[in-house]
Amino acid sequence: MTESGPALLSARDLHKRYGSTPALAGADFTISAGEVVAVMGPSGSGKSTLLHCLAGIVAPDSGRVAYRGRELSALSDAERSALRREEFGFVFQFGQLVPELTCQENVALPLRLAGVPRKTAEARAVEWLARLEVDEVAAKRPGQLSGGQGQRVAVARALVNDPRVLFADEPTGALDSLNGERVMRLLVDAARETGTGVVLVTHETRVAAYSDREVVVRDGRARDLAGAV
Ligand SMILES: Nc1ncnc2c1ncn2[C@@H]1O[C@H](COP(=O)(O)OP(=O)(O)OP(=O)(O)O)[C@@H](O)[C@H]1O
Repeated sequence: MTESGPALLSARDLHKRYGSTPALAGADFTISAGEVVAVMGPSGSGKSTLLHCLAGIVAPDSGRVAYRGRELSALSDAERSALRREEFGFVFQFGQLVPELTCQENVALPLRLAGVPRKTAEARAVEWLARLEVDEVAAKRPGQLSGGQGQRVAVARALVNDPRVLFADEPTGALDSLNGERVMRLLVDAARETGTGVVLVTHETRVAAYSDREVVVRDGRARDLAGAV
């Protein structure tokens, strides 16, 4: 590690099986504040499983995940949920917006769940929609958006409560390359401004090019190309 101090999030020797299928077989990972790390590798190699273990969504069979020095397995379910809600943000390939809510309400939702008053939450949502260059869709519902607009709204929602780690699993996988690049640029710029660490799962080298560092997962093992692990 560098002099920036202990890792924001780190994993050591993770193993995870689904029945007889080994999804992770000794994976290591580390990310510092403000860093964008691309997790690459072939289909089925264990990238999403690694992300889910890092985010405390899936418990590894063995190995440890530590967030700011605290082991996730030592936390209660309620503490892990609070961590995900308050410190982590998530962007997936599709389907994460609530269809019944407007885009502004979708982006305001994490703040409302954290107890922020409605007016403040809605004002911050509008700011984030503008930052992602989609303020014109504030009053629309997700079903009325293009794919690129929807992903930008999803990125705004993931970043609105100032998470320390953003987990993005193929965030541009459903977009054409031009829209994908715009979403990536906006996502990375916003994360760098706020010092958010980004765990970016992708199989596209063009998307990984936005990262500071690449980690390759093969057969459930993660290898850091910079040799930092
Ligand atoms: N919930 C599950 N139940 C059973 N098997 C699973 C489950 N999740 C993942 N697997 C298996 O674990 C292995 C790793 O899957 P994972 O989704 O982590 O890979 P990936 O690298 O993200 O793949 P892709 O790029 O195709 O999304 C695969 O063989 C997959 O079929």
